[in-house]
Amino acid sequence: MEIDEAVRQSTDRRLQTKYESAVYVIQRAFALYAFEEVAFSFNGGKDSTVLLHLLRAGYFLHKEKTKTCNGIQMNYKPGCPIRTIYFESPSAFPEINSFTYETANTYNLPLEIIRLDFKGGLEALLNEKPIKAIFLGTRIGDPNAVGQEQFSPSSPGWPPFMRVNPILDWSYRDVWAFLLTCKVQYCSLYDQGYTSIGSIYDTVPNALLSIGDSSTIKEKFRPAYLLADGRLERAGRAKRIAPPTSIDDNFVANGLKSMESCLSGTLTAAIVAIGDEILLGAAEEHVSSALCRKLQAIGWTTMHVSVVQNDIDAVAEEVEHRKSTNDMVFLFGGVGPLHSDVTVAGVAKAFGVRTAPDEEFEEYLTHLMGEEGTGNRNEMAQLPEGVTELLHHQILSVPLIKCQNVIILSATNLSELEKEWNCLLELTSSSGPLLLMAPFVTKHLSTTLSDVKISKTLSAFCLEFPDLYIGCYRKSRKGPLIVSFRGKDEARVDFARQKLCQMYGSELFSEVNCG
Ligand SMILES: Cc1cc2nc3c(=O)[nH]c(=O)nc-3n(C[C@H](O)[C@H](O)[C@H](O)COP(=O)(O)O)c2cc1C
Ligand SMILES: Nc1ncnc2c1ncn2[C@@H]1O[C@H](COP(=O)(O)OP(=O)(O)OP(=O)(O)O)[C@@H](O)[C@H]1O
Ligand SMILES: [Mg+2]
Repeated sequence: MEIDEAVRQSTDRRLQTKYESAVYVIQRAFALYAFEEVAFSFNGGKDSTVLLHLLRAGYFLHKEKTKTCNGIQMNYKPGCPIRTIYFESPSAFPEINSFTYETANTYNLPLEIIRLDFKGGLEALLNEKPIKAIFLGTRIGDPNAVGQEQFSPSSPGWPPFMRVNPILDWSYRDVWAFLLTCKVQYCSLYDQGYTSIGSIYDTVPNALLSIGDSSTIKEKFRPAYLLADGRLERAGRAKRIAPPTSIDDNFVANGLKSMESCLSGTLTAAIVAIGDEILLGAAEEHVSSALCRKLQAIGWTTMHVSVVQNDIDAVAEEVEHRKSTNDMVFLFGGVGPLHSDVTVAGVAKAFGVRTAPDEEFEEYLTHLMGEEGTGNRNEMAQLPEGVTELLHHQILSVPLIKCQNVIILSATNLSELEKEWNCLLELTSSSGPLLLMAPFVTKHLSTTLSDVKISKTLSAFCLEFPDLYIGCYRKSRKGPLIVSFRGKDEARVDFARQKLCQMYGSELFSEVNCG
């Protein structure tokens, strides 16, 4: 079988792995459902073209296996005469229509053309014929792929069938590696710069493939397989769902909490350390207090610091709660390839999404560790699907992971924290992840006055200075007592501090530096 041979003879290990798992899914489907009960949803697009050839290979391998299992020579015609459905719309590109018809003809696919919308068309089809499973060329990154698995029942409200998605975990690059390795025909639009094809009204060539200047009468484009960054595959689709890019978008995406906080001038953070060793008392944790000081310096208020176990559910529960009550959550610990490194999986669970391979992140890891360390299936490159943004900085060997308002730091000590924090700040200056606020001014007074003597006055101060935080702590039971005044307006901080000194006598107070 020429497809199987082409992939096996190539030197692309990654493609071979993707191919093997896709044809495995296809063979499982052929084993689970009768051939008359399955259909192939084909629209002439690149993903469904990949799927067509995988189905041909998978069907061939399935037949070979059945032949070997039964020990009898089965006489079947080569090819895969699977029921093929095409939802043809008046707004389809003529090139897509002709490629679909010609391909169906070349591979003897019994093509059924449906001129209804997807849902209505499927209802009519299932009423008439017993279809139990439909193969689709859906891939992670498609707007409709979130939450889907290789086998996913149709959504509530849709007629009942199983959606079979053999290439769900394929990247844009995998698709082109397959089509070019197998030297199969694909729709001519892809050679004219189209990278994802919808209707004639919402699809144009991808501007990232434009050659020369767009003012010329006929702008030229390079072929789709030359698009370097697969994440921009849908850049030629007018109705694309753009991920949040600017600070404003980020804050809208994070919910109203951030807007309210922005308006009232404070932004809040939670810090979550993940580590059994900290809870066992075996490792000391200094990162969170250093991070509190750093947040304070950019005008943020840390509302919560916690330590949780290396347990997916514990991380998920904590992150879910903290991300909904704070503007930003910082996590550290539990990041890496060890069995105890469950932080990323916990974050995915907190967002209710699964983890999916992130090709770009994988490239960084491979660059850092080499193929040896990462192999062709890298668990560390599995990131929360649909919510992840990578924060790059040239001095970091691997980008930081940001999932909406959750930032996963990889720092394990103070110098690593320093480096990552400085990168975050630099990225922030170019519309990055953190909003810099006016810093807090904090002044600390040490006094030998007893807590009993000063307590009523301080309570009254809290009422008189609602714009300031007034706190107290003792270094020992017998004193001295440290009183802190914290606010964004230095004059107000000074005024409150002086007023306290005047009330009891300046000689009883001395200014101290803390932290
Ligand atoms: C055979 C088939 C089955 C589908 N099943 C579902 C479904 O169960 N749930 C759903 O929300 N959309 C379903 N859709 C619609 C797709 O999610 C999606 O809207 C469609 O593939 C168009 O993608 P595009 O907007 O990228 O062109 C189905 C589409 C097809 C062709
Ligand atoms: N009009 C249609 N008729 C039949 N199947 C369709 C149709 N539109 C989408 N599909 C199914 O949904 C899958 C995903 O569609 P999508 O548009 O993302 O991929 P594609 O068309 O194969 O490639 P491209 O992303 O380049 O447009 C297709 O591979 C196909 O299985
Ligand atoms: Mg398409």
